[in-house]
Amino acid sequence: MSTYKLKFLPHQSVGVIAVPFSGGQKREGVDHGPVKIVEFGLLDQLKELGWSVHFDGHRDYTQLRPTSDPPVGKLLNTRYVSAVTESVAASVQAQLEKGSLALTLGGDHSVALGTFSGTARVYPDAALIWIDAHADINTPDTTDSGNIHGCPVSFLLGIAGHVEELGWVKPCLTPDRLVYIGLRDVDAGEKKILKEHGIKAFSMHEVDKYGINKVVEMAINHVSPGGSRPIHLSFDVDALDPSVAPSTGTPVRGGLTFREGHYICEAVHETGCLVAMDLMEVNPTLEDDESVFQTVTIGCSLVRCALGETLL
Ligand SMILES: NC(=[NH2+])NCCC[C@H](N)C(=O)O
Ligand SMILES: [Mn+2]
Ligand SMILES: [Mn+2]
Repeated sequence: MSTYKLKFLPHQSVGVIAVPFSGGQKREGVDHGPVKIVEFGLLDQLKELGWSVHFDGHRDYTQLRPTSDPPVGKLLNTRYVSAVTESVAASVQAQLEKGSLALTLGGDHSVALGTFSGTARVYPDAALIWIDAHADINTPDTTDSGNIHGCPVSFLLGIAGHVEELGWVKPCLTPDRLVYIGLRDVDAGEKKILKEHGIKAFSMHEVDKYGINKVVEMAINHVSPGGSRPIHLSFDVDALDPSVAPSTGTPVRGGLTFREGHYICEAVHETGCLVAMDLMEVNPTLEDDESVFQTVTIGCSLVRCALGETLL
């Protein structure tokens, strides 16, 4: 059944890091994502695929919440986000150092500050494939919302400017190692940043124009030509159309279909280069039970596809 072939990893083992955190944005409930995904049986599903699964359990990150966390410029919950993501970076690093693949279940997308930083400590030349309706590349200056889940990429690139409270985040990504798929709700300031830095981005327009297979091929060739770089896949479930993944905090219509989402994960698996994956922004408190079921189910199947499940 399993088609394991991951060339940077010595054995078929995955470390699962659950991050029940919602401080990167204002809607409650996204912190319940990991519990639901694990309850739904993802860990057993991965075992069935032939993976040995290491899971530390659901850590209580609320212990890291500072008593006072006033806005830093426009940024909200800065110290809280900083403490949680610094801890996540260490967890991801530890899994990768053991030779395991690091799978992080969010939580909002600010958590990727931690996940990719952790990946870059072990694989300094890692590529980042960001699947999202949003670019999440606002800087403290360009953000309208003050939500840090809209900013992680600018910090990873080192273009956010200095924010003392997030001082632990070191620039660890370069524009040539970053690629987006699925964009359709990009702020004006973000569009400018993407252009200025020559960042490769395939919006839904390109998905319509070229088809998902061509887009994924171009994306992978851009960041990991010939399978030369390890890949970190950061999947925001809102990249998918709200008709297939409704339970998420910032849904945007006109998104990836069920198959397009899975195709991306299957193709990334086929590279053999995957070392880390994030599944972010599943909010099981939004919409009705059927919507939650759909969203959690699709989250699990995306992860399985990235970890080698095939249709035949
Ligand atoms: N991870 C996400 N869902 N991000 C949504 C970001 C929306 C908007 N661009 C902002 O900066 O607030
Ligand atoms: Mn998003
Ligand atoms: Mn996102």
